[in-house]
Amino acid sequence: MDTKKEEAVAYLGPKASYTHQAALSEFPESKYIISPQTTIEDIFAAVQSSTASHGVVPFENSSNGSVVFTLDLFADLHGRYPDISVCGEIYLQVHHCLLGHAAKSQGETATSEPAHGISTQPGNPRVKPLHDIKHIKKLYSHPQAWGQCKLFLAAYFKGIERQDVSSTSKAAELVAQNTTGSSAAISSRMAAGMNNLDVLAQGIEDNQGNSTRFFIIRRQQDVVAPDAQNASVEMADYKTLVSFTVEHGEPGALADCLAIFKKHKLNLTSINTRPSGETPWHYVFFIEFRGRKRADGAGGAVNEALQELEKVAKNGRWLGSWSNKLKE
Ligand SMILES: O=C(O)C(=O)C[C@]1(C(=O)O)C=C[C@@H](O)C=C1
Repeated sequence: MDTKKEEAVAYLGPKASYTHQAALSEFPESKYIISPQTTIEDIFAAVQSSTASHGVVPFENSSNGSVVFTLDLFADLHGRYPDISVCGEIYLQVHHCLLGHAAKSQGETATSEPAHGISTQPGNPRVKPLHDIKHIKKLYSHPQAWGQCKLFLAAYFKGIERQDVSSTSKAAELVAQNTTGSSAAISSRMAAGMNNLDVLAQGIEDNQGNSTRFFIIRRQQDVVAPDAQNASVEMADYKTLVSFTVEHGEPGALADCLAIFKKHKLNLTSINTRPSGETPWHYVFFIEFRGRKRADGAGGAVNEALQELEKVAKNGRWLGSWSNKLKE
C-alpha cells in the first residue's frame, strides 16, 4: 500500500479547531500532511509559497456572518496573495462547548440541570451550564465564537472579561495551561478531550443549526479547468467568486456591474464588501454566484459575464469556481 504523503494541507491550528475538523472531513490524514498554522494569513502564505498544496479557511457562519479576516486576505490590498483561488467548500455543523476546570467541591449538576432542546422562551439561551461556573472570571475564544453564543454569554457571563485569541482550540490550550482554574474557553468537544478539560456547558450556540462554511484554497495555476458541461448542470452544481471595485463618484457604477449578472441569468448567492484600503470609504465588492468559469475561450455565461465585467468594474479578479456543496 502506498502511504507516502506528499501534499500538505494548511489549516488554522492548533488541533481541534473547527477548521481542523473541516480539513479532516475532506483531507484524510492517511493521505495528506495536515499542517497547523497560527493565523488565517499564515494559511494564505503557505499556499501562495507552495509550502502547502491546499489551505482550509473559514469564510462565513450561518448566524454570525462573514469572516472578515478571510475576506481581507482575498481583497489582498498589498498584492501578497495574487495566485490564491477557491477550489472547494466545506459546510460544518458548529456546536460550541464551554470548557474549563469544574470546581472541585461541586457535583455534576451543581448550579442547574441541563435544559434539553430549544428553550420555549425566545431570547433565552437554549441550554444551562452542566457545572457550577461561579469561579470563572475570564473567557477565551475566537472572535467569531462570541457572536454565535450571544444568548448564553448574556445570561451567564455578563460583565466577565473576554480575551480574543487566534482560534477556539488555542483558547482551550490557554485555559488548560491556567492552573488557577478561573478561566474558560468557548471551544469544541474535541478540544476538551485533547486538552483534558471539563465540559462546563454544551450546545451553547444560539441557533441549533449553527454551521460554518469553509473554503478550500489553492494556487490558481494548480487548478485544472474541468471540461465544459451542460449549462444548466453548471448553474446548479457550481459556484464562483469574484471581487472588484467601482468608480465611486459615478452614480450607478455598482448597478451596472450587477446588471451583467442579471443579463446572463447568473443567480447571486452572496455579496460582501470590505474597505478597499486605497481611499477611506471606498470598498471592494465580493460577488458569489451560481455557475462556473470554463477554460479561456470556451464560452458560456460565466466567461461572457466576466469579460463584460472587466469593461465596467475596476481591479476585477476571478477568485475561483468550485462544486456547490449546499444541500437545499
Ligand atoms: O477558531 C476556530 O476553531 C476556527 O476554526 C475559526 C472559526 C471561524 O473563524 O469562523 C471557525 C468556525 C467557528 O465559526 C468559529 C471559529
